[in-house]
Amino acid sequence: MASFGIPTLKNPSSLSLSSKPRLPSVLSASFPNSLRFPRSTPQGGRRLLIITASAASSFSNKPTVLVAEKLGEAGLELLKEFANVDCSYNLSPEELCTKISLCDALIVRSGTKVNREVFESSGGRLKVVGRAGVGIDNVDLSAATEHGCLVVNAPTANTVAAAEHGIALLAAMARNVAQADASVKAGKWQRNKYVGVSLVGKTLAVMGFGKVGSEVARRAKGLGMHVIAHDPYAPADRARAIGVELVSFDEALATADFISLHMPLTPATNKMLNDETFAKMKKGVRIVNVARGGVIDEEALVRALDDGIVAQAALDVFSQEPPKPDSKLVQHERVTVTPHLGASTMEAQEGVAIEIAEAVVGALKGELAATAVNAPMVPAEVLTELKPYVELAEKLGRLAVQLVAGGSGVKTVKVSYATSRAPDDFDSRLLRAMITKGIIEPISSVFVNLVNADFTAKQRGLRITEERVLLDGSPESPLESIQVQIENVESKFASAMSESGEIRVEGRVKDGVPHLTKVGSFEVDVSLEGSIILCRQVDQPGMIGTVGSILGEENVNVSFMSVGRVAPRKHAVMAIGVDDQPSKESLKRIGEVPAIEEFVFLKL
Ligand SMILES: NC(=O)C1=CN([C@@H]2O[C@H](COP(=O)(O)OP(=O)(O)OC[C@H]3O[C@@H](n4cnc5c(N)ncnc54)[C@H](O)[C@@H]3O)[C@@H](O)[C@H]2O)C=CC1
Ligand SMILES: O=C(O)C(=O)COP(=O)(O)O
Repeated sequence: MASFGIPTLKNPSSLSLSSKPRLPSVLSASFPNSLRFPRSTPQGGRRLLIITASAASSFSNKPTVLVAEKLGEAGLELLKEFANVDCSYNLSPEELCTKISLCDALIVRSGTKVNREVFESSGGRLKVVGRAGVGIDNVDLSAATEHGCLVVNAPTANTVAAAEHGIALLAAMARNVAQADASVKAGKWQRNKYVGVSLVGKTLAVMGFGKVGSEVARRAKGLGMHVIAHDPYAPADRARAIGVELVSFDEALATADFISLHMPLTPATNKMLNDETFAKMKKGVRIVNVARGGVIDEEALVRALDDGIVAQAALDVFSQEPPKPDSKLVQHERVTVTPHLGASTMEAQEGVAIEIAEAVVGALKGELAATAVNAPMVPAEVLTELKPYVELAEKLGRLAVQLVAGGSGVKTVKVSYATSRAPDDFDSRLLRAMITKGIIEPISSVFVNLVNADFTAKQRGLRITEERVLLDGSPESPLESIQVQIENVESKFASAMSESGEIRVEGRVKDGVPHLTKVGSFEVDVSLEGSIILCRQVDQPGMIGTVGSILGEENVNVSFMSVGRVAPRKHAVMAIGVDDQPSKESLKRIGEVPAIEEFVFLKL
């Protein structure tokens, strides 16, 4: 397994000196406008996410990306700039499981089942699965989440291709193009047999009014069709904007001459067209499916075709792909089939390849990045705004846990967010995930990211409660400060305890940089970069110089110093930011300075 050489503290009781390498830390997360999440899709799927980590710059080896299905050249080129790329197509499930333990990322299309076994076989190395397309029904999202693996897809680049294929099938079906073509090639000339039906003036029900569905609707309107749509989650104004009426499921079935399916395959949509629902359809309805085969009960469709309820069907997708060659459905005379070609245009495949390569590389690099399916969405415009708060949250968690005395179990963490943003404009999931990461990673070998943060915290019995402190003033920045308190523990740095007996650290973002602003009841101000030495001392002149010169002798660069005191000439807490780790000897000498009552070295 590749080692990326990122030092992480293993055990808070030996904070200053022990370190261990760890895998690239990929943290995925999400935030919508002004820290609020939009509603999830029924898949629980969501789009843009924040990925933070500092792994890539420290890669000692390139990460390895396994590309298990054909990917456009432009995407491969992008991947190769950053990673070792192993293009191994047509792997058996066993071969995939064997290879996966050597891979940091896996890229697939719809033809590869990325099931629990794949995640289990990865031995924790697999950090990102990239689905070069939309549907992620071939990826076990729960298993991915439990294994801390981010799943990203390429949700936009093949939308138009899929919509165009839907329209192609609609027209081809209505005019018997495929059947007539086969007939002419067989030497026949059956002009009467292949009389079709017209599209103009007919009612098309678009089931699933998302990206593809709405593009199909737009095009069908251009063909003069009357378009209605059923989608329990689609906003009515989007439908209105393109002149489409949203209707109930039953109304769509009862009124449509043509039905085009564009919903994802989920437990709720599985076999949603079945004997019962076919019975509600207008006799002679025609059905197009470029979504997923599983949304139709295929045996029921054969019955509906034979009973004359369904006049024709045009199918790009099947519950089992490829379908059995002798499948009654595939062989049915009134059924037109294509081998899952919806996304297969030159243009879409280049676009998808670039989209997925960027998402996977972004995730592996640990940058604020693109798309995730097993994490909620963050609109791009809020990513920049949030980045320093995300860092602040993780670092406060990291600091707080390092202040816990060995032997104290960390069970309850209380987080307060001071903000002047309205309650419905504030969602803390990303920050909570970062704090969880900061708390858990230094004290365990578990790798935490947004995807598995709540799950991991729960598994470890860590309870994180949150409160929001509403401030007056204009909500220009998302947050004024974050306070992290660890309850019912002792601290190795007694001054970090608040009056009410918790370890307390507080920070805020200043000029885009996270700062530590409070430790226990002492105000400090030190930028959260590098590492920090906290000293409690008798407040007297010369202390900064004394400690500074010990560090200077060892050439440890001091980036920041700040002294917070309770009252002049009483106790003060000095926070010193250092770029490098001081030696044991220097730390010992700092501890021996007579006015210094206690000190701790904390790694960020
Ligand atoms: N044949 C092919 O090659 C391709 C197939 N697809 C498939 O097309 C489907 C749609 O893709 P996109 O439009 O990009 O996804 P999308 O997520 O933009 O749209 C899906 C829509 O379905 C709706 N929906 C969910 N449950 C529903 C239900 N029970 N009834 C009605 N609507 C429901 C959602 O609210 C959403 O608006 C997916 O299954 C995708 O895998 C997409 C691209 C290519
Ligand atoms: O993007 C999708 O959902 C698709 O169905 C396209 O699948 P493919 O990448 O062509 O195997």
